[in-house]
Amino acid sequence: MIPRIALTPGEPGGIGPELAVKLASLGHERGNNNHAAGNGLAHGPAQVVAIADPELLRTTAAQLGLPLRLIPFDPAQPPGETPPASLHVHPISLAQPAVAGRLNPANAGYVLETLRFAAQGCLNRTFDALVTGPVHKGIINDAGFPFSGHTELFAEIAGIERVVMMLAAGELRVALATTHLPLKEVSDAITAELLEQVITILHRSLRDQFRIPNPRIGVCGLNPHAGEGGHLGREEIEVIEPALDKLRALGLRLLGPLPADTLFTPPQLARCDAVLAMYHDQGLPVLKFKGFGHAVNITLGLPFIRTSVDHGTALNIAGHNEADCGSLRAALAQAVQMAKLRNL
Ligand SMILES: NC(=O)c1ccc[n+]([C@@H]2O[C@H](COP(=O)([O-])OP(=O)(O)OC[C@H]3O[C@@H](n4cnc5c(N)ncnc54)[C@H](O)[C@@H]3O)[C@@H](O)[C@H]2O)c1
Ligand SMILES: N[C@H](C(=O)O)[C@H](O)COP(=O)(O)O
Repeated sequence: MIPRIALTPGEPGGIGPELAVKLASLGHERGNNNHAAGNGLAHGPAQVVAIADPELLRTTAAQLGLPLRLIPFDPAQPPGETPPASLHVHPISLAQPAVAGRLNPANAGYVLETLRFAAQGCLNRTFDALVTGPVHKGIINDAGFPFSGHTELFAEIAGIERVVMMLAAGELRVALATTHLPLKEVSDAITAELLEQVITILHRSLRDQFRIPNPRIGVCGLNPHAGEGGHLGREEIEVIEPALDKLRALGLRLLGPLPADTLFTPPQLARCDAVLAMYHDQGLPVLKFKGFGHAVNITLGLPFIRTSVDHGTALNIAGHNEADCGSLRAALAQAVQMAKLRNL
């Protein structure tokens, strides 16, 4: 079976369209004598369906001087491999032509439409997985659409109360208890119920999607030195430890809560299959320091497979032909691998 993967390039003024074209062109450079790498994949062939404005992709390819053939996507046909230097495409029109490096609130509705179409297509099994390029959260909000991230939007579309954001760079996997939340709201958000839900989703995903039979999860404290016995904060004693004890009683292998600056050291990481950070900037700087450019963002707990890049819209280099598609390539490879495992 050839997995059919939806690809949303994201913010049209950012590097997303360039990355999509570059991803297709990896197949052009490698594909002719290496069929398995036909569309730049490390894990074999796939049908890659860009959900985007075709004119934006054509213009971007022309500006980059890269070949690109756009093949109309027909969901009624069985998925055939996307050939090198090509993308299948489901067209959605921009409201206004995009300018590289410039945000335009008029196109925020377009971005959301591509995401909604792709997510619905995953829910109704038109697609086997979804790979997302970077969006600009600010401009979508400026345009009047409350939006804190793909993760939260897809949970809402799927009607799921709790999902988990995890980024992976090789063997380092970092999941987050809270995602796109102002720092001053984090402490109140960390409840025993939240931790139990998040850790359960993380445990199940590591076991079922990453085939780690009895995963060990390292859990960070919230406060410096995990609260120093209550002298530097009491969330560890009052919320985190009781939640971990409850889950341990169910057989989960949990380490912590440990001070984050201890847990993120090589000897402790070697004991863990994943680390749970309490908030975005406790975990992601470590992950991105190690893996920026080839790490993958994976949403756990959705009823469909969703992976994404480890970076943002990079407006400062959009249109300069400097964007590296390593993370998009890794996200696609991860999605293909997960889709194949699910379909075994
Ligand atoms: N997956 C996503 O949708 C996603 C992820 C992270 C950030 N964002 C959003 O992106 C916007 C900009 O965020 P930011 O400026 O903090 O981070 P950013 O990742 O866009 O840029 C940080 C730095 O990394 C560089 N960079 C990023 N990706 C690159 C690539 N593929 N190749 C070469 N250089 C690259 C940029 O040029 C910049 O110097 C924000 O709105 C943020 O919310 C979206
Ligand atoms: N938190 C992510 C990061 O820093 O890479 C990023 O903002 C993307 O999140 P979503 O996949 O939820 O949009």
